[in-house]
Amino acid sequence: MTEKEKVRVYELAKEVKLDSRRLIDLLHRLHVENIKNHMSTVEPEAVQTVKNIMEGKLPPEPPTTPTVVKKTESSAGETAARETAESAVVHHSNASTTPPASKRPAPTPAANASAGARPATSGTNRNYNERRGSQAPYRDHNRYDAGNNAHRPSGGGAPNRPQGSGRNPAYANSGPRPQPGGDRRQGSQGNSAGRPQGGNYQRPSTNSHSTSARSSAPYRSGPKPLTVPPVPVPPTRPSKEQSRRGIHNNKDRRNVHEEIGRRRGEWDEERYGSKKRSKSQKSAANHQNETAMPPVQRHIVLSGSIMVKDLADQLGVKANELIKRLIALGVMAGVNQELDRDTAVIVATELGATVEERATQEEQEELILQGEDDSPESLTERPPVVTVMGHVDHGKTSLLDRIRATRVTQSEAGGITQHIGASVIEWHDRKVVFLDTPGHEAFTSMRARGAQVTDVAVLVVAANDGVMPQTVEAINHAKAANVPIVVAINKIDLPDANPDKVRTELSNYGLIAEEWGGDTIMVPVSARTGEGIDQLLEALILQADILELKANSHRPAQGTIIEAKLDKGRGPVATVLVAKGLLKVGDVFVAGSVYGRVRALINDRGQRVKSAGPSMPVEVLGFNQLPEAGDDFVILADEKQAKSIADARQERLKRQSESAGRGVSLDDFLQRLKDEAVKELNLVIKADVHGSAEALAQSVSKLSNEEVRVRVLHSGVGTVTETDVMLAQASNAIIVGFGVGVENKARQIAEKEHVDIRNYRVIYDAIDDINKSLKGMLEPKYQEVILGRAEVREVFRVPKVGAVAGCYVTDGKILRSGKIRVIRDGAVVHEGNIGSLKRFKDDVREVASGFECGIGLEKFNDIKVGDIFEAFTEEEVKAS
Ligand SMILES: Nc1nc2c(ncn2[C@@H]2O[C@H](COP(=O)(O)OP(=O)(O)OP(=O)(O)O)[C@@H](O)[C@H]2O)c(=O)[nH]1
Repeated sequence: MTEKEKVRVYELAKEVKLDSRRLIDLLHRLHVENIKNHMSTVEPEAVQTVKNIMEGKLPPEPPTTPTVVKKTESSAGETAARETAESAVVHHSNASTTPPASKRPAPTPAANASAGARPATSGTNRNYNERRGSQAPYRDHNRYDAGNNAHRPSGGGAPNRPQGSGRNPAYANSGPRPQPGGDRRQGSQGNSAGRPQGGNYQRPSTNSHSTSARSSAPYRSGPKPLTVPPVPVPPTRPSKEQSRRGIHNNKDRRNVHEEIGRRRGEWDEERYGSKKRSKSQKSAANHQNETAMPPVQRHIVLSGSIMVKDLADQLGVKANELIKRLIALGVMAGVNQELDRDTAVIVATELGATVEERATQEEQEELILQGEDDSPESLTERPPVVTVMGHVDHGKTSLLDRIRATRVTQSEAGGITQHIGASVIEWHDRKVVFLDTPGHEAFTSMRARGAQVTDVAVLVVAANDGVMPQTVEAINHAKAANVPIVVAINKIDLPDANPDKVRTELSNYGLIAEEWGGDTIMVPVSARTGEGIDQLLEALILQADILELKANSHRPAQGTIIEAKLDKGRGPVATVLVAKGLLKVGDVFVAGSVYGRVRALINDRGQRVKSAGPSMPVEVLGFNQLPEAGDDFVILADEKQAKSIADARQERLKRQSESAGRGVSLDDFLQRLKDEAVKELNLVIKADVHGSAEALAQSVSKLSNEEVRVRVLHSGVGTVTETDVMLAQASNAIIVGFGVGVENKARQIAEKEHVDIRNYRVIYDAIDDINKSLKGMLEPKYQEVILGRAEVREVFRVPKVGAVAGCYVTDGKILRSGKIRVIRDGAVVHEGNIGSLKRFKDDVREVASGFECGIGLEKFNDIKVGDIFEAFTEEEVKAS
């Protein structure tokens, strides 16, 4: 190491034979910025100052601080260092005219560069802080940190950084990387730990067909392995050149060590005598072993995430050493915890290893799933896939009904469309595929997905109501998905219909009607009378022609799961929208983390078909398990391969969720600490279909407020089971069932364990109720139940007891555990608990209608003949 090089705290500590913590303390006292832990880098200036201090070449003692001079003379070693540092600081604050570091302007890059080339200041007469004031080398650190992680500039500024790499320095020494084909998407999604931007590495796309830009597939969206939070990434490991220099400098280091060791020995002997010295030397040596690890001289291969213990094995270091290093990087990880590839690369490089990144099994699978690209000649026209979107009650379902000439609305619970179904209509020999997207806000996520798989969006706006919040939302979804919008101005049969008002309002959102010189087709229609429906279909065909929608219908099929449900008789059933290729009975497929062989295909009219081509929605039977809405669906040649890919995806999912359950990053940890005061409403959601479960989960999560946070622990499809109840019981959760039953056993356990199961038929009711219970979490709601009435016919005054009413129960019953409302001349004069309930002289629990009894009231003696006692109880309100 030369004097001008930056070193890590632990390296410097080792060199000057000082405990790292003490060195950090010293550096803090010297006001050296950005010293956070033993991994922090120390600028050459500070290195030199520390060395000077440790070697006794102390900065000049200020004449005004004789005590310090005296102390310095009488002590040595660490004490000397600390006190000298103090003196330097005191001196600076007393005498220096330099403004504080925070007020000084940051140096220019040129100044930074020159800082490295400045002559060594050791032994000069200038004190450390004055040097900082004039040259501010430590401001470089700020600049360095501010630009850390992936976006750190590649050149200039930091002398140790490799120049011009354009990549995160942590990758600078990584080995060769796979260079996936240029047609694949830049793999930036889910890449949180500083994947270099603008570098030449492209992670293979996780999506396997072009139309599905969704991210909801489980193997993509599951909890991620640990990543490095945005804390300063330490600089790169030294270059070969620097390493060579490092070897040379070790000699110097040894000399310095010997010298300081010798001096320290003298100092210690002076202070403690020889026995004490050997003890302190031992402990210093131990500590050095703890904090300073020799660099790892290994070349490791990383493909994807890796367990901490496995990485430690590969690196040949102890797991706890690795964990310490990770903590220094701000990652709290246990031995069995999974680290994402980026974090693993950073920490491994940090430890001195060279890292070679290889395509993960996942990435290789994605390549297989992606299949061959289609040549332009293989493409033929395909029907447009259309999604109908719009505000609630603006007539989406009615419009679709009219188009399909069927009526769906009547069979829907609460009159709200609840699934994504799909249907194909034929108009003048042209096919158009409609996805039924639900209108309620609760289905935002499904609608968003609908927009992603569709070619054209029909935006339904009621002519009498105009643009409403969900109209705007729909516009945004379509725009985000780059899907052209055709507007259907509906309900024009109504007397208060005002299509021009709708056109005006839509223009505020960038949709200008064609007839007004814009490029948005707007068709006035009436789902009720059928007026304008032909024009709307014509407009859709026109739009499809403009888009030149084409696909290869002779390749193995690829598509998207748009809905999935468990059917009692048929097992897992899913609707697949074929994006390209021909899907045939007998085909082997992977869908998300499940697989299967197509047993049967059923079209939108319920007919069995042998195959389905591009744009066709078709119900598929033959899944080994239930896939998830939004999953990709890909035909493979071989069942073994399909199984292995599905299994691998499932395994990854499992690992990810286990890993997520066990540990947290430092940021999460701190957040948790902060959030201790926040109440949580935990929910387990079960619904009849995936779309509903997902939509409900998303909607309720949005209900979180400052006081209560809604956490969906689990959401799934099917009956509420024993496992759901156990999960809810273990985590104080409420179970929300949507259109599903409850297993008998589950119900029994729920009753026993007081697990609340709420069932709903209409999603809006579920959201409304949860919202209400959020507000009511602090005080549960009760409902009054009237039990019966009694007439006071006589009043007895009993010494030490008070008034007792001789009553006759006129209707219902009086319960000892109930409450009494005293009604006199039609007004309530008292409400409270029963103090005693007797039949003759016996205490009883209840008295039925037609019997006489004695009733004493707690804290109320003003009973009068003729009063009516109304008995009631309060029961906690539960949703049915
Ligand atoms: N007068 C008139 N009423 C209509 C028309 N279209 C729909 N409606 C009525 O508007 C109401 C809502 O229609 P839906 O088709 O259920 O609306 P939606 O947008 O699908 O509603 P959600 O599924 O709840 O989002 C129903 O009472 C329909 O009869 C129309 O063109 N004219």
